[in-house]
Amino acid sequence: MSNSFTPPSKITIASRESLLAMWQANYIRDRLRELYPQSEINILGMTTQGDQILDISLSKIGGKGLFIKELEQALEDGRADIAVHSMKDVPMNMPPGFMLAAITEREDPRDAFVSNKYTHPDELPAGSIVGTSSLRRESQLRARYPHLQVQPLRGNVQTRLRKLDEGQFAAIILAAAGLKRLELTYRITSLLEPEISLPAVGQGALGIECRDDRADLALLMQPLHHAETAYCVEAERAMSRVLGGSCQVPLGGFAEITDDVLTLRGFVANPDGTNMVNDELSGKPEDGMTLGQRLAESLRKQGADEILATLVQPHD
Ligand SMILES: NCc1[nH]cc(CCC(=O)O)c1CC(=O)O
Repeated sequence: MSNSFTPPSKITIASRESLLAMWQANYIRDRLRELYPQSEINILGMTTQGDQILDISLSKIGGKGLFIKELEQALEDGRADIAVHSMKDVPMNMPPGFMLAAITEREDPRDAFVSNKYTHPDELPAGSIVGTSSLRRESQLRARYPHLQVQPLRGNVQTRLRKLDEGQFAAIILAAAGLKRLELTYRITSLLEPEISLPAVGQGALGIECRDDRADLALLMQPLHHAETAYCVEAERAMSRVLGGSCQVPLGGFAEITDDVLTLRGFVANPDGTNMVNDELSGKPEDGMTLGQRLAESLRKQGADEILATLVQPHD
């Protein structure tokens, strides 16, 4: 495959400027440099609206798209060729004109419990304040630990850790993947198994986006594509898409492949965790998308629609 086309002399990667986004872009850059040593590969750092508006919860300001629009603008006008995203931040429907060229192998998909005082959420005394702005994390915490208080926590990974260290929170919940990438593994107090905190759709996987008229780039990115991860993420995204998933919806979805069987688990809840529907389905990895759609339909039959209808709908 690698000799059926000539790699371009230059590839520019658009990335947000947060440390985590830059780590991710650097990682893809290094892998591309290994694959295509003749090409010059650079990163174009950009600040997005999502990075600028830090005082309002993400679920109130329009969600995921905010982190990627500026990057897509750079792809559109040719300042960059590809954009690297956390799959968790990629909207369920790709905007017209763009596609995902590759999905990379998943890093640890679990949520991490981070505290300077307690080793596990089971140990938190009544009234303890846990920081997270994710409705998914909040609903699961409140359902299992109704005696805890959940308060919003935004900002990049370092900002969130600083707020924990300043003593505003007894604990915070972050994605293990981000901490591991930033060499902050030592900050992970405990990893939360999916039974306790079902991960976000796409958590831990990276997506490489390009314009949908750039089949050349899609071909170039194929060695970075990880089929098993892609089947899992497709299953999760299909479920979320049918349920109208976004940051405004407390929803989790997580697929794993064991012995060539894909098992997808999903839930929808109201933010206070008092109403929650959970289910799971297994099947062939190649049928991930259909499994995701079927799991969504099953959750709807069990009351997901009623829960979703009670949520404040985002502005249109
Ligand atoms: N919401 C921001 C975001 N997007 C992706 C990650 C983590 C990395 C990943 O999921 O690949 C994080 C940080 C977090 O949730 O703690």
